[in-house]
Amino acid sequence: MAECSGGTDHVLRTIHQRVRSRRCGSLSSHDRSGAHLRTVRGIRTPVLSTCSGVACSRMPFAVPCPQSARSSAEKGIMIDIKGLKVHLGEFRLKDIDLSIDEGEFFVLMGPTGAGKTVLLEAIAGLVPIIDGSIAIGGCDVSRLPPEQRGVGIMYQDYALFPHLTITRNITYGLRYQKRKGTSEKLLRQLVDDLGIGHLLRRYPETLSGGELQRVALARALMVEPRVILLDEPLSALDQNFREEIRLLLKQIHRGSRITFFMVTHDFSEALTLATKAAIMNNGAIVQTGTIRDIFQKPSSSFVANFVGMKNVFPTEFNGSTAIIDTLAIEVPPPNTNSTGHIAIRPEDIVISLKPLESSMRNSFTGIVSGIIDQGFLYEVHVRVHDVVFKSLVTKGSAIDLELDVDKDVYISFKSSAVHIF
Ligand SMILES: Nc1ncnc2c1ncn2[C@@H]1O[C@H](COP(=O)(O)OP(=O)(O)OP(=O)(O)O)[C@@H](O)[C@H]1O
Repeated sequence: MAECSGGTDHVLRTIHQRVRSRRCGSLSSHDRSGAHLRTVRGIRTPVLSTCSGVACSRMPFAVPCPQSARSSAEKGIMIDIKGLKVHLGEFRLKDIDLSIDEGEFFVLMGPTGAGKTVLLEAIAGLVPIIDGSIAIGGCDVSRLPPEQRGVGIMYQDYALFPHLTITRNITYGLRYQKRKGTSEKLLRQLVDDLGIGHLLRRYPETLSGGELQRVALARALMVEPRVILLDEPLSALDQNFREEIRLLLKQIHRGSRITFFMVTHDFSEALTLATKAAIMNNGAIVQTGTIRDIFQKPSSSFVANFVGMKNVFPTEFNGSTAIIDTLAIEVPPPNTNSTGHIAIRPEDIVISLKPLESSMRNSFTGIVSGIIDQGFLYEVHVRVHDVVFKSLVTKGSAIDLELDVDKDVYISFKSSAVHIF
């Protein structure tokens, strides 16, 4: 990683300065030679191309920037999606509304088949939309071909051309641009900063996963995008490379004003990289907010379960008390709901053999009803009357406590660990 630090900041500042004055995309809906088409959602589409490299505001848009989009750009919004509908076979992307600020690192999460990739591809212009609008940098790009949208895209499987050298892969998106001098300078900088100089004459099949990922990143940055779309960029890498590329993405984001939109299944990736997030389910966005809010204040039992709250219970409230079955659980004030749900993260529930002398307001006796091995941790199920609580315990603690099924234990948690929705 040493070769990436410092210099990356420099090149990305350069990119940002250029991006401010020039707008450019990286995807093409057509390919003159017809040689490099790829099937995306049943549509024959080349992986990478480029626009003419002129400023968005100066682009000869087929659809002019609407006033509403311009005002959103003035508010610093880079991606502005309104009422977006996409139909693909039986699948429906339903009335998507989403605003992402310029320079944001935004993650999109959700279960498999939720529609995350379809949404990413709708932003890129790779799937046709039925209704709604997508504005990028204040310009309605809904009807624009991919190459005029100012986005770079990096796929999970890198999507490099096997028959092209690494140099030609990186510069593929510049085919229609006439800025040879500056491109060569940018290429040199990217190659230096990403530490891929020794790979330039080689072909993708001879590269490791981490090297391929760096090349894919260079290719996405080479077209000086305003927005980078990343579809699970780290999922194919092993743990070491994953950390390395994660750090690299963080540096790139910090050193530029590029807006990152990343699809991921990995919570630790989301927590380390992103500031804002959305959760999708069944073709709809079910919650958006800061990463902290998504993980700590889920707005529905679906999101609570999805982000691993584990302890999600329907409840009736009596002021700051939640009644579950016969249990009275103290919740944080003020609470004005009469019914709803509470959720508690398993790591916030402490198991002990004696009552804890602490400020934790909720403490109950129960019986261990199950112990599930989760690698470094055990998920321990404790039944309190008819309610089963799930707690995460390190293996060392489990041994110290001599935890076993049917053992009597105490569980304790703070009222502030109880989330209400
Ligand atoms: N061209 C297509 N025709 C019909 N259905 C499609 C097409 N492309 C995608 N789908 C369907 O759309 C749904 C959403 O797919 P998508 O790839 O966006 O899911 P995802 O949330 O990214 O899932 P994963 O996390 O598994 O990648 C899936 O049910 C998929 O089968």
